[in-house]
Amino acid sequence: MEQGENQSAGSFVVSSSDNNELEDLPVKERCFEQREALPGEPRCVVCGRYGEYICDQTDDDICSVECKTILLARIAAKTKPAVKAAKRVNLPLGDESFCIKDINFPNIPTLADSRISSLRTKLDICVKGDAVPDPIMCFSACGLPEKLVHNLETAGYCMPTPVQMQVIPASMSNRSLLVSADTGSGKTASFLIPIIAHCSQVRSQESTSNQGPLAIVLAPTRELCLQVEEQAKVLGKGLPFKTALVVGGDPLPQQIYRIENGIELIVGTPGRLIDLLMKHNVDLTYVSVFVLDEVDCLLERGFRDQAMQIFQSLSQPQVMMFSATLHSEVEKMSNSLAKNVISISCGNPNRPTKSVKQVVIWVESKKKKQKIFEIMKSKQHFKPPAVVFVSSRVGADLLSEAITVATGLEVVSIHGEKTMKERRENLRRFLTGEVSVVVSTGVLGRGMDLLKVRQVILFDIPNSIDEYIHQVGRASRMGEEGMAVVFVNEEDRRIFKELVQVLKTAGAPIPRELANSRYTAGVYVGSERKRKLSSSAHTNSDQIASLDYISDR
Ligand SMILES: Nc1ncnc2c1ncn2[C@@H]1O[C@H](COP(=O)(O)OP(=O)(O)OP(=O)(O)O)[C@@H](O)[C@H]1O
Repeated sequence: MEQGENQSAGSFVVSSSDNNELEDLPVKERCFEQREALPGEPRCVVCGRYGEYICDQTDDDICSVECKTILLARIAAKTKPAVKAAKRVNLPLGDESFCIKDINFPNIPTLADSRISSLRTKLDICVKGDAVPDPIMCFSACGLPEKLVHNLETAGYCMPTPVQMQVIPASMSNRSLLVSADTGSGKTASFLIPIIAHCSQVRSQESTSNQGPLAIVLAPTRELCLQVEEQAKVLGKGLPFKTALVVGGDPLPQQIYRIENGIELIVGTPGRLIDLLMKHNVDLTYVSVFVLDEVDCLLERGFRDQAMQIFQSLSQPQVMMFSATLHSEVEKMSNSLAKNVISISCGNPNRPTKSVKQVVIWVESKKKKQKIFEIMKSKQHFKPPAVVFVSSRVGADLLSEAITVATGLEVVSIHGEKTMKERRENLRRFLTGEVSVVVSTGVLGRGMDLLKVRQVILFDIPNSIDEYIHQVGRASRMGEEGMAVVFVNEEDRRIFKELVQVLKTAGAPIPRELANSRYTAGVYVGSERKRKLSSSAHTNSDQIASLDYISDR
C-alpha cells in the first residue's frame, strides 16, 4: 500500500487513498471508532477494521491509536515469556470510573463510565450485577496468552463479537455469569477463550504434579459436546491444554484412560459424566470453572438432577451459564448455583435471530410430505444444504428415505436411537457436503454450528417456542441471512399463541388459518387488530399457493 502525508501528531501516516482534507480530522483514538474495511481497502493488522493510518514505526496498516499501541506492545512482548493475566485497578479518570487496565499494555487508553455505557448500548449489551468489568474491543486487550491470540487469528476471529467483548473480561475476573445472546453470536468461544487462558496459566505456573481437570463444560447433546471439544482443541492448540470428550455411545474405558493421562478440560453430557464419576475416581479438586451450555435445557427436569450432582462434587467453582433462551426460573436457579452472578444479555435473546426469515406455511399433516418434496424439487425454493427437523426418531428415518425416493437427493438422518458411530458419520457426511440434507430430531436443534446451512425446514414444529427459536437459529451463523420454512397445522395448537407473538415481533406474515384460530385468541383481539391482521395474514392452505407465497418473499 502506498504511503501519504504525515498526520499532525507525527505518529501516523495517512493512507494515500485519503483526501488531504482528512488531515484536519482528529486521529481515531479507539478501535471501535473506526469503521469496517470495504473490499480492497487496507485493513488494520490488529483488528481488521479500516486501516486508515500507517504505523510510523512498523509501516503496518492500523486503524487507531489503540491498535497502534497494541501492535507495538505485542512486538515488544515477543521477547517476553508468558503473558500475565489482566488485573482490575482503579484509575484516576476525571469521573472516578473503573477500567480494566491491562498490565501488559499499560498505554491502552481507557474509557469513562459514560462512554462504556454508550458503547454497551451501541453493541446491544445489557449487564446486571456489581462492578461489571468493561467490555474489551480486541482479543489482545485482556492479557490472553499470545499463542491463543494467534490461534484466534488463524481461526479467522479478527474481532471479538459483542457477547465475547463483555463475557471474556467478566469471566477473567473470576465472576460467575448468566449469559443470554442470539443464536450464532459466538457464545461458545466466549467461554472457551477464558477457560483456555486460565488452564494454560495454571499449568505453566504449577509446581505440583496435579494433572486433574481444571474445567468442565456440560452440554445436553453428544453432537454439541463433540463440536465444543473440537473448537476447544483448535483454539488451545500449542498450549498446555488438553481435552477429554465424555459422551454416551463412545467406550467408557477410553474416556477414563484419556482423563488419567492428564487433561485440562472435560466436555461432556451430564448422564455419561455421572456414570464415569461413579465408576471411576476422578480427582475434581482443581476444577474451578463449571460451564452449563444451553443452561435452560440442562436445568430442566431430566438433566437437572444430574447437572446438580456434578456441581455438588465441585468446590465452589466459577459457574458460567449460556443460552439463547433464558427465563426467570433459570435466573432464580442460577442464583442457587453461584453468588454475586453477573447477568449479561446481548442482542435479542428469547427471539429467533433477525437474520433468519421465517416462512410459516399452513399444511395439513397428511400433505406435509408432498409439500416438502415440492420444495426440494424446486430450484427456486430449495437452498441446500438444509436441515429438516422432525419430532420422532422413526419419523426421521422414514422421511429421509421418502425424500430420497421422491427427489433422488441423498439424505441422512440423525437421532438418539442411532449408534454414536452412525451419528458421527452422518454428521460428517453432511458437514463435508457429501449429502445436502439431514433429517434430525431435536438433537441438532440446539447449539450446533452448521456453518453453511442457510435453510431449515421445521417439518414438525417443536413442543416449545424456545426449541423453535433454537431450531430456526440453525439457518444463520454470525448474522448471515437464512430462511426457516415452518409447517404448521391445527395439531400444533399448543404453541399457536407464542408462535403468533414471535412472528408478529419479527414482522413475518402469519397464515390466515393460524391468525384466525380460536387457539390464537388473546393475541389478536378487537376490530383494529383484525384489520392489521388482514394485511399480514396470507391466504389458504393450498399447497401450490403456499409455494408461490414463498417465492414472493
Ligand atoms: N470473533 C469471531 N469472529 C469470527 N467468527 C466467530 C467469532 N466468534 C465465533 N465465531 C464463529 O461464529 C459461529 C457461531 O458461533 P457459536 O456456535 O459459538 O454461536 P452460539 O452463540 O453458541 O450459537 P447457538 O446459540 O446457536 O449455540 C461459529 O462458526 C464460530 O466459529
